[in-house]
Amino acid sequence: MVWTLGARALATQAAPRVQVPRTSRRFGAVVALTCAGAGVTYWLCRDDAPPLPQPTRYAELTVEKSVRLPRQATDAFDPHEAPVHRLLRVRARGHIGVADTGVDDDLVRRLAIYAYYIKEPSLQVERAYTPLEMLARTDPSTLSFLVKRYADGEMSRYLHRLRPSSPVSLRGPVPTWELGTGPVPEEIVLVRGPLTQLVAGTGVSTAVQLLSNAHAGDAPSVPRLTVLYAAQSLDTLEMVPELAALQRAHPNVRIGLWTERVAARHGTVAALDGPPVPAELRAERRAWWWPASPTHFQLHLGSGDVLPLTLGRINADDLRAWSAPAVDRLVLVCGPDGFVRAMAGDKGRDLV
Ligand SMILES: Cc1cc2nc3c(=O)[nH]c(=O)nc-3n(C[C@H](O)[C@H](O)[C@H](O)COP(=O)(O)OP(=O)(O)OC[C@H]3O[C@@H](n4cnc5c(N)ncnc54)[C@H](O)[C@@H]3O)c2cc1C
Repeated sequence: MVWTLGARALATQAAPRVQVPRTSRRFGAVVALTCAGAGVTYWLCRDDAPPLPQPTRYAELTVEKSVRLPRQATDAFDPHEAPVHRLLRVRARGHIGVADTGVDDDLVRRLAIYAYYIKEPSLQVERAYTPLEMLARTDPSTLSFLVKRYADGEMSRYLHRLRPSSPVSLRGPVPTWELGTGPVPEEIVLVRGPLTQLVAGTGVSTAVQLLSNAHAGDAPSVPRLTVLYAAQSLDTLEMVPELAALQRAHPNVRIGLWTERVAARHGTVAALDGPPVPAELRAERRAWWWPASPTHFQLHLGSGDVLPLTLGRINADDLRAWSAPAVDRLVLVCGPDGFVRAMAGDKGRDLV
């Protein structure tokens, strides 16, 4: 009404105005209301979640936990051994994991090892790191890594400096080993049989991940999985309680340990979550007249688990003793370059 009166008054002084039909006015109001409604809906429902990491896209996660291993309170076998590893747990604001690859064969999907690439922000370099668990995580928003510190390594020193609530950029998961899903019949036949992993240093992360992937959830029948794990000393062996627990839970899993030196017979081994676990090294019985000092031990853990431990390095006889005949076995090697070269020779994929 007011609008009509005003228009009439103006019409006496200026050019006549076009009267807008009532239906058009209604239409305009409906359009305006619809736009406003759409705007409010967008505002309320907008996706503020930060992007999650993809194999080809970095996303920022937050450090939730960063602890040195072994922890300071540990009763080390050798008190002079400097800790070189750190457990780093990062959290995303959503579930992260392996995209559905459409592979029907559940065993083929499980027998894979995945890594994430972490970026150093100031140098713009990235390095690969292997989450300790992938398919078997109880909290699918987190990833845990075991990181070795190299005195002159840019990325590992950066990761060791990170503290809880620090941001960290990573992309993945990227499979670093998986069975061929194409026409590779020999390989498929092989893995239906036993699989042996030779690991050293942080290569143990690949063993823990593969064992846990293989048995995650409703696992089908899994072949025999053997892990031969070498470290320089008892104090640099990591994840021993976790490996022992996997062996206890799954009759198809066997774990053997190798160290190059033994300083004492009692100490503790680091556990990822929880206090260090007391451990005792007992020499295997020999005939009383046997002259040499013992090289074969049993590592007894406070949990009641027992793992065989050999003094020295893994050799071909060990591989023969622990795994299936050569024709049937698949052997994965993971660790520092020197270890991979010693174990795999010119078969070491990255050592060309
Ligand atoms: C698939 C995959 C998974 C991995 N998973 C893990 C993991 O879970 N945990 C982990 O700690 N590491 C892991 N690594 C190793 C990791 O990616 C880094 O290589 C490691 O952290 C060292 O990076 P850096 O930048 O600190 O050291 P770098 O700067 O790369 O140097 C590392 C060491 O190598 C020496 N070096 C560097 N370049 C050369 C060269 N050309 N010749 C000889 N020596 C050289 C350096 O002096 C130093 O001692 C993984 C690697 C791969 C490929």
